Amino acid sequence: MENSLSRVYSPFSITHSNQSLSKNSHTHFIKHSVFAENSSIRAIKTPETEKPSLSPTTPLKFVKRNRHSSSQDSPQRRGPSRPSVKTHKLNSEVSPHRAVSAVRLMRIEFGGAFADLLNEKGKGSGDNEMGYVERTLGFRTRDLEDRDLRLVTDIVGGTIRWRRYLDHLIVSLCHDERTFRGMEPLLLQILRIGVYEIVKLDMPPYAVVDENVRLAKVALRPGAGNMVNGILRKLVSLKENNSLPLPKLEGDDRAQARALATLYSHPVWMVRRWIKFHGQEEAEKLMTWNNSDPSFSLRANTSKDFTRADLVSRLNMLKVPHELSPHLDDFVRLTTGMQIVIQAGLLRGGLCSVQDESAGLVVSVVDPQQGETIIDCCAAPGGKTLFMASRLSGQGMVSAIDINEGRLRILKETAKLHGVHDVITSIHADLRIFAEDNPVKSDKVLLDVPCSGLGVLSKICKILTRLLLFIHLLKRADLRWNRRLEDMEELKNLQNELLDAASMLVKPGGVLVYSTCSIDPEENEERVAVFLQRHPEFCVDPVDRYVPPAFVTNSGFYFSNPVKHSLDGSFAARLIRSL
Ligand SMILES: C[S@@+](CC[C@H](N)C(=O)[O-])C[C@H]1O[C@@H](n2cnc3c(N)ncnc32)[C@H](O)[C@@H]1O
Repeated sequence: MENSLSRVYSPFSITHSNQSLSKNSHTHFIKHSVFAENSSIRAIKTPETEKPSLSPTTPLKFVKRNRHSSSQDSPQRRGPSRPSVKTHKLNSEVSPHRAVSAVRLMRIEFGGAFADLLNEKGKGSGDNEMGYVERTLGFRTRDLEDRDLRLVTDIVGGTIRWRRYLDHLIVSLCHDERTFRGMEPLLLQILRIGVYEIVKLDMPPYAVVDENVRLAKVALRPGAGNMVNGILRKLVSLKENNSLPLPKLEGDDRAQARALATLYSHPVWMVRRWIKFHGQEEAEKLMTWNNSDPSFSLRANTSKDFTRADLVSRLNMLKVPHELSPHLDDFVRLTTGMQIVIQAGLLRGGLCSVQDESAGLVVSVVDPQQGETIIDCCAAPGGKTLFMASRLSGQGMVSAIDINEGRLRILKETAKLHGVHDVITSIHADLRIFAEDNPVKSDKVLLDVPCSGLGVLSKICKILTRLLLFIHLLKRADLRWNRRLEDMEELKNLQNELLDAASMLVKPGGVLVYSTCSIDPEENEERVAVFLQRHPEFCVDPVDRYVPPAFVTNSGFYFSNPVKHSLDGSFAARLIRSL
């Protein structure tokens, strides 16, 4: 049944194989979101200035029961093990990837963001997600195919990244700001998707209008569809006349920063900070990088006797385009084809892992040698621990400390998968307490601190496990909206405390490496400078012996700049303890 009802869809030519559904059967599926009816829940505000009134923990409950479903077949009652697909009728009138995208966007904005991203296909473990989509929209969509899944990834990532820009256009096209502010969350997500598809993906505009109108009508109500129709049609006409209502770069510094923040879709505080530290031109380049599609690197796991040459031949067999990293012997770069790599089981088999070269270069700064004892102070989920362990070739020990038990469990499981568990001891502890209580001294200590992540706004790779290990990539496009200026002060205090604690674990003559995935000088050079004032027993060991010259700063630190090196931003200082 599913196949016969599923549609052929391509983003550039939209065709329906089942246009013959009657009007009645269409209205049959129309659902009302509780947001449409509950005027007390008015959630959407523009990013950064105001938060949605739904708290991240507010359970999402969007739909009235379908009149054809009884309380007995509620997905919640049935539990996760029973397929949710029998609950509602399949609705084949809406494009499934748009329906799923809209629901994922809701979850990301209102919480539970990533639980449903942990599946490869929107089926299997994705029963969760499809059940959730169904409960939210009130109808079933067919399971996602690979092509749909790629579209969902593109649409969700792009719509989040461009949220401020998209919202600016939507507000400008609404009758007034109140209309925008009073909009139901699901309606807003559908509009964002439509605007993104028209303005940023340059998809055939009238097909996009049609599809999103249909989704709004079916998922919400006919009036919502009319609103989508009005706004998107106005947008199409403005775009065709090259007169999109975008802000101009004029006025004082604040006004210009606000305009840039909208044009490049970043929070205003970030734009102002980058202009202050790097100048406007560099800030614009940085934001362009953040908005670009992330590329990925793979590290061949030599601990399993799987060399980069082996990896290259597997990628050739799989026809995945790649190039060798010029900086690191075990690394290969991919621009596309990650899905193929995942499906081929290379990650699941522990033959390689996803790791940005910027993280690999931090390990180069540590320079692990056989027989050494190394403490990785903030180790989980373990990207650097694993790479350091593989460098020990079975001789030596890495103690992996982390405060987060779940992430540490991932590290342990991945270490087994990668065949390096014999040289890793994992320790669940707060580093600050551990260092006070354990007078251990190590040859080398890596402190990869929690940080703003301002170097990885184009992506963050997370390694996650479920049952047997699966490795998934999550493009954390939403990170920019979740960071606040106030976080920076808290983070800097934590970084100071962790540095003090980590320094206690270094033996005389030993090495302390402080690293971040941030490009912010206050988290990088400034933290090191104030640490050295507090700890005159440490001095800087310039990193020019460990990384290529292009990555060495004037002060002898390692720094990867997304704009200059086309890698994620990261920083490392190598400090030697004299006594
Ligand atoms: C940037 S992440 C580390 C990434 C890791 N080094 C890697 O390469 O996969 C920072 C880690 O610090 C941990 N952390 C935060 N506060 C901590 C503390 N007080 N003690 C130990 N670990 C802490 C977090 O749980 C998080 O896993």
